[in-house]
Amino acid sequence: PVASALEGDLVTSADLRDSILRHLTYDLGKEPEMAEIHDWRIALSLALRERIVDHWFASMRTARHSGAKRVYYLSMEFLIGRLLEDSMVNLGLEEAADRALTDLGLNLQDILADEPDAALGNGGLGRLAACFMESLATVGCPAFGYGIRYEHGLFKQRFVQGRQVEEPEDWLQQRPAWEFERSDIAFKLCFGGEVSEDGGKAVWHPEEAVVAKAYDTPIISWQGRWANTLRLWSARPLHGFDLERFNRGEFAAAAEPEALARTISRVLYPDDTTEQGKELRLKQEFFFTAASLRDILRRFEAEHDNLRLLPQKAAIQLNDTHPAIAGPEMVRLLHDERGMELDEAIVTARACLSYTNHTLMPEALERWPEHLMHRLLPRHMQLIERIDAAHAVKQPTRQVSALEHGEVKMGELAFMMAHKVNGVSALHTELMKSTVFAELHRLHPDRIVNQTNGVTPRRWVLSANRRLSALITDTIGEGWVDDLEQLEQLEPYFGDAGFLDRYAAAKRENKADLSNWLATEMDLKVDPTALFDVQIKRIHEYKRQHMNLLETIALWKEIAANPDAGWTPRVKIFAGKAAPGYVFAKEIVHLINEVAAVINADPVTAPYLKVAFLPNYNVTLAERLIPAADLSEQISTAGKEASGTGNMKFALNGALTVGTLDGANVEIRERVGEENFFLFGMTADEVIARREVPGHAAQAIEADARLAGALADIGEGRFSPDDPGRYHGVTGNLSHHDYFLVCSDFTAYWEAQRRIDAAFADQNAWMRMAAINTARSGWFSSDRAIRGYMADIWNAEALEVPGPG
Ligand SMILES: CCc1ccc([C@H](C)CC(=O)N[C@@H]2O[C@H](CO)[C@@H](O)[C@H](O)[C@H]2O)cc1
Repeated sequence: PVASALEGDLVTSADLRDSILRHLTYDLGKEPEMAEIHDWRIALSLALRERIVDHWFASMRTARHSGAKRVYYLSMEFLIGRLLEDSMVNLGLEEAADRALTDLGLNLQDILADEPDAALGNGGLGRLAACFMESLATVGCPAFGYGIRYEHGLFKQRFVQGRQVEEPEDWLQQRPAWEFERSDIAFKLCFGGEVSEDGGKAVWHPEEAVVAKAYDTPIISWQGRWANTLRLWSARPLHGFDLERFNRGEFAAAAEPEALARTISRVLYPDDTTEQGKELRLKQEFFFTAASLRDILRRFEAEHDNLRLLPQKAAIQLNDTHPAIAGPEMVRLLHDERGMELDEAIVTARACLSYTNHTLMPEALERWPEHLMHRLLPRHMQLIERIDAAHAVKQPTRQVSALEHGEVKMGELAFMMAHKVNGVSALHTELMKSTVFAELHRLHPDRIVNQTNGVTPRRWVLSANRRLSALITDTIGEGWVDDLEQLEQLEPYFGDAGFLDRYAAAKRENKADLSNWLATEMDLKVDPTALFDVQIKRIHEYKRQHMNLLETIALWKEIAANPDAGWTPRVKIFAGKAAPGYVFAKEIVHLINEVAAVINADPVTAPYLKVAFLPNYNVTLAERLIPAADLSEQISTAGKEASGTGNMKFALNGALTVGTLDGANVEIRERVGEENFFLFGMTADEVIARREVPGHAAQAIEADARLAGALADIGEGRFSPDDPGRYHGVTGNLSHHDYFLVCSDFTAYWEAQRRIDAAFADQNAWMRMAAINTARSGWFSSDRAIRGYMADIWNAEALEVPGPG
């Protein structure tokens, strides 16, 4: 039997096999011969969860006894993906599990493939929260993640004749294996009603109530040293089923309270850049924020009786403005419910709270109509006015207010109620100071700090890229897994051919795997030695998937015109979801699919160019694509991508970046070296200037025949003969408006791509540059980012579970 020892708890594959069988039998009530794949998957998950719980309790106990400060990460989104492989790897039980399943006549890969993604997020913000939870555990920082247990996560994307179609996501269809239902942890939350004055005290008389019930998922660290809790709230009715109504035959009405209450945690809003201002969204934001603050105060008051100690015991991070109602709610809990003076309540709350901004896009900055805030949360609206007034008093000339044009600006409110505000890349943080928060920065010059994003190396290198990880561990040992900057130690080995050969082999085999998968899943035949050029992220104009597509069309035409010109074969891979209400983005999706169909059917260019748009992009698909990529497309209009995190995952996995000086691209290029990065395009300042040039798009089109040609083809319906005018919206926007400067950056982008063609032709040089990207990207670990938050924002210490001795 295969054994693995963690902290002395020897787990043999025989142990695991027995544990799997026990859970199948007694938890799932299934006989082995009757069990389906998903039964075995849940049984294995429960067997692993058993081991996680021991570490979890030990961590909780240690945190409780140490009286240490806890970190609370409040996020509307946690884009977790799958947890089975992650848990196995972090517990070091992969081999044992593989052997146990083989003994049971099962295949580990089939079991892993059966797990649905927990898609409780839209994109970057949600995935960052998931990486941060794993790193908080790995660095041993006592923490809770708080969010919503959506019944339906991010929609499933299907293509029907190339158009995006959304289908409800249903991860809870099967029993979720990792969570524990906490019926004993439930809070009554209120909405609406009015506020009366009673002896100088404000009293809120709400008219509606709902219950928030907790579901806990343990988040295990690397090597199972520590485990934290992800507590997700689910909405329940205060009063359940209305029997009287049922008996009166009003069946639907009888079920209404239940259905109405559950609406709050029913589904994730699929927008990731445009706030819809929907009442239900505000209800969701208050629901999880208020439940979390109640839970935080309950835990604090169980251990302390002096409220003034709260800022030393609780660091509450607001993941963007979505939980920003935490400011007024915390003041209400301290002042209205616990009698603290209002000013002191504001100061105490601010000392606990800190806020991360993830976007400068005006349409993404939440602004709630005052009348809606007043109707839904009348007491909070009063407190927001008090907070704003208190902020104004301290500022001689009243420049900044959280209230404007009858709206509550949640960014300003979060800033006012936070002791630290951070951006997510160096460039983004500077732009926060010079644009959206310029006034507030002038008033509070030391409040804004930078914390450049990071990604967890356990999921994004160790798990996703076994071949590369094995090579790294063989070369420098396993320390890199939780000390990623050790990757630098690889560089001395770049001299010996052996290392670079194995490095190239890992990439080659990953690409072969992906080619086979594309053949079976997409019925698309690609050349596994071609340059795998990958752009995977949410579809958005500022991310400029359409600029990539214009270059693809121009390249196709150039190859068709001169097929024997010694082209570097390319496979263009796209993946990403468009927000259902984002018409332009959905047109880009349709256009990419229609262009792909035409290009892939072209026998002349087939050996040199293939295009694939993979449906239903999610965490699991990213884990499959990133290790096989040669080129990482990070081509956003400079000043628009706050950071990016895909860029970091690609660099760590040895893909070279073609990118603008935007977000964390700037820091990636600084660390890997400008000679190992394909830079192009305008800087953020040049973008601002260029936008002032009248007719900047027409000028650029005039100056570049390839661009003009590609636009003309689209405009004439070359890719939509059934509806030639289908994309006039796209071509019209680009030719006359082009706010994201696709046309003005096109020529530089084209030239960068041709430089890349030439560079890729020299595989040894290319692989060396790729290996340098891996070796010099260790700083982009989310462990480093979390340690930055602990030191600069939370003032929190790491703990260790005391050894068995
Ligand atoms: C209100 C609708 C809404 C929902 C989500 C968001 C997110 C802030 C959008 C988002 O995911 N931003 C991304 O956050 C990443 C993590 O910091 C960054 O790396 C990306 O650059 C940023 O676009 C904005 C607006």
